[in-house]
Amino acid sequence: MLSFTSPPHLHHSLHLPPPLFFTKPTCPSTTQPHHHHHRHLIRLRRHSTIPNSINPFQQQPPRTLFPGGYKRPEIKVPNIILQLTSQEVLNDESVVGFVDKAVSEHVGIVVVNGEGGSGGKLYEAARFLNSVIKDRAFLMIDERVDIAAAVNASGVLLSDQGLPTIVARNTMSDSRSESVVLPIIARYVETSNAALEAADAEGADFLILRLNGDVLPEDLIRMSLNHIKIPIFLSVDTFGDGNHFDAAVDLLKLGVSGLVLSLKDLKLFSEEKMKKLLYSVNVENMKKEEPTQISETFKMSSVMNGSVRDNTVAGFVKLEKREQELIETERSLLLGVIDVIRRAAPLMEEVALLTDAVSQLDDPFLLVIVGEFNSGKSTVINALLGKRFVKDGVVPTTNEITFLRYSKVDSYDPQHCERHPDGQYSCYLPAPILKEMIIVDTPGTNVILQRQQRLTEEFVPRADLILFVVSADRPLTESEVNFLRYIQQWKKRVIFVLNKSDLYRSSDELEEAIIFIKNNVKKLLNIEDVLLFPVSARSALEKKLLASSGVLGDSDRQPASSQWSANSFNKLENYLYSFLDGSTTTGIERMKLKLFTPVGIAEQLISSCQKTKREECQQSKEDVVLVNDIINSVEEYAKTIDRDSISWKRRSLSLIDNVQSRVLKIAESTLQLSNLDLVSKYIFKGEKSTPMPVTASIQNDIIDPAVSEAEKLITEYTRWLQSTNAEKGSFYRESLEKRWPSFVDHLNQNELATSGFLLRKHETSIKVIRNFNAAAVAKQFEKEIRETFLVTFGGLAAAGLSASLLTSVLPTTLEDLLALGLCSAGGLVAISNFPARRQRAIDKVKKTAGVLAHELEEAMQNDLLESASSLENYVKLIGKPYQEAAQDRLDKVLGTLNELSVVEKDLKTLQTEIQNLHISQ
Ligand SMILES: Nc1nc2c(ncn2[C@@H]2O[C@H](COP(=O)(O)OP(=O)(O)OP(=O)(O)O)[C@@H](O)[C@H]2O)c(=O)[nH]1
Repeated sequence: MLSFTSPPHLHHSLHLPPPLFFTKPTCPSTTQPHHHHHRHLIRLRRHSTIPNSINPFQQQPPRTLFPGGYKRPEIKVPNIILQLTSQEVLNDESVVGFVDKAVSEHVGIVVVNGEGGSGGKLYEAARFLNSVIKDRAFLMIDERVDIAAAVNASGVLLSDQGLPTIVARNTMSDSRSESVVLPIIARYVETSNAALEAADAEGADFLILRLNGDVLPEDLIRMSLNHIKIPIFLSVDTFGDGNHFDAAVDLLKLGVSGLVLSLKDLKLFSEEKMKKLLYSVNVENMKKEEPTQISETFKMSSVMNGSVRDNTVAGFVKLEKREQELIETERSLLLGVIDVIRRAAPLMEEVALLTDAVSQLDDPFLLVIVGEFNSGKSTVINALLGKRFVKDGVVPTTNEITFLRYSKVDSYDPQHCERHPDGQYSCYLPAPILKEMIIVDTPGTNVILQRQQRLTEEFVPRADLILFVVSADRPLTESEVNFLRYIQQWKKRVIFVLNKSDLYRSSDELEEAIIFIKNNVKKLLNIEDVLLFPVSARSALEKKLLASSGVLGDSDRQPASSQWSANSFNKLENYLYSFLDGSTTTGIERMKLKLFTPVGIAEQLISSCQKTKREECQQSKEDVVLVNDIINSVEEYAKTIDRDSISWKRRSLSLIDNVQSRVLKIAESTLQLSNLDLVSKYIFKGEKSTPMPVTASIQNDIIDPAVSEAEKLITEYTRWLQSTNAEKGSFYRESLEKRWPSFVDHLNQNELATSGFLLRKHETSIKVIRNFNAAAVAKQFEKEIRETFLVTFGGLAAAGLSASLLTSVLPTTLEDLLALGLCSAGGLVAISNFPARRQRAIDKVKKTAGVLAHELEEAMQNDLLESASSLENYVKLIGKPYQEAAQDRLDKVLGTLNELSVVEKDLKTLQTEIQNLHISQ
């Protein structure tokens, strides 16, 4: 059992249109939105006779690789034509086995003739042969173009008196309008003239030269061979005995393309002989190094490519072989796809669908019967099987997916069922139809039990062909419509069965229902041709049961309605049987559908993976951008903190300014002549005296408190720096952690190493303050004052000067000067120097303050820059793993996307190959 979390929604997840991304970073985008595909596909189907479900992406793929849209049949020469009569085929059961073996060995063409018997017998024999031969050899019908067309044979063999070649060709072509392989028209001839005429004028594909009598007219043969460019086969009465074998070898050596053998003749030719025959000719021909009998139509391959020995299957390019090769290619490709998907999306459970489909690539075709509860699925299946196997027979239940497989009648246990661990059943039944296809019975949909519906839905992708059973009493219910929509998501081929048609009272009613269903399905699936078979499965089954029990001898005794139902069921069966025959168009279609099933699943899975991966890619790109943005934004931060620091600087500068102006004020008021009284006792006593009160007051009252205030301010400032850093740092860390929590764990170790950056103290500015020596400054100041006075009054006997007198008369400097000028002319010069000295002292104060202010400001800036760069380093360090992880994730997702697009491309190539399966390469 495949387990899905919610299978009915499966298609939602798979079919959403690709998301609209931001425009900046560009992850690879979807080339085409998915929801258009179905429409595409269906339109193509409508136009092309070759179903185009294989490659929905290609707009209008060529019908074939060949320009004309047709392919000529290919045949290897030399070859053996087996001639059979309808009687042999129908009356002798052993013939089947013999033909089966013959076509898998040396026989490339089988001709069947009616021997003047009824056309019906010939038809029956031909149909039978067709199903045995499949595409391993060409089946040709003797004379009867109509029958050849009816059984979809490869061609006809016309007698001298038969239809003109061109008429036969046209008739065959018309009837095989769906086939891309041209019909083969061959002609019997008995004379060289007839041979020439048939080859040149009529355009036959090959000739059979019919010879009577014991003597082989070598001249005739040589003549024909020289002039005729199409293959010539020889038909001689008896070849079987030893003499004739040698004669046959000689003929082939002459250049004849092959021999026509009857059943009897062929039986006489041992395997050994046959090999020798064909091989000797090959060797002979290779020696000649020129292809004999190669014509426009017939390409010689075995002669060119090697001996018969390593190519035991003489005959034609085998479709089945080609199919086998494709299966192998497909298998290895899909295993790769599974691997890619598993790595890309480990959680995608649907991959089980693909693994199942791949593991069953070799299995026969899966015909899946679906329908609502009680629509008659079981009855339809039983009618197909010809016996009541399902439900009331051996098969116990349809509550599970049940595979009905073939088992030989004579096998040990012809009818038995096995239950697989996943809940699915396999039942082995001896019903002929199962030889070629596995019929899968599914639980009815629209039942109360959701589980059953899901089982069926889950199985839909696995189907090669779906038989949708609709019941006449409720044609196309809403839930059926929904289910159909779901089927359509998987691009499945669906054929419809309108069961219980016997319930309609008149053919008008039936017709009405058919039209109703067809119209609705057309609209729903957007297709032109809806294949719908109205049947009565019950009466078809009853009739088969009666027939097999032998009770029913004469079909005329049947009521008319029953006759109708049998016929209509026949049509369905014929359609299905045509799938068995690889040489028919439907047969080729069967192979294609079969090969396409896993490809379709893979496609869906890949596109769903791509969708999520593209989103992830987008996300990763955004992450990369974002993490870089975050980290780079730290530089921005330096600017803001710079701005914020201005007020700190302003405060410290104004502090200095304040001190300066206070000191200046004191200096100004001290440095006045009128203060001479006050200061003289300090000044003239020399430097060793006690400090002047004024300097003491400057140091104690102004500078010291200012310094401690500055210290406090700067401490606060550095603390502020530190805490803003810590705050910012953790802000960055948190925003990274919050955005990408998955990285946090492995980053913790880093934390220790990095946090040092944040804890670092920045002390340049505090050092400036601490180095500021208030006492020295005060002392310097006092010295200035002293010198100012000394220089002014220096050598004068200042004692004579009545300072108090001066003071009382002259309060200002200017007055001082005037007064001094008046009082003592001798002292004038000196006194006139006083203001300059005073100015010098003041300037010194200013300078000291200015230097300090400048130093402090620089130190503060330095601390700030250091702090900002610590933060920057911190953020870059903690951001680095995020950056790396985001980049790593992006690289990975881009890698995955790349892988996906590689397998997607490979799948497309494979699809084209499947599409061209019928064209040998
Ligand atoms: N009139 C008529 N009745 C039919 C026909 N085919 C089936 N039935 C009846 O329809 C009923 C359901 O048939 P089943 O074959 O069991 O249907 P089913 O779809 O397998 O049913 P579930 O397995 O329960 O989903 C039975 O009573 C059949 O006899 C038919 O062609 N005509």
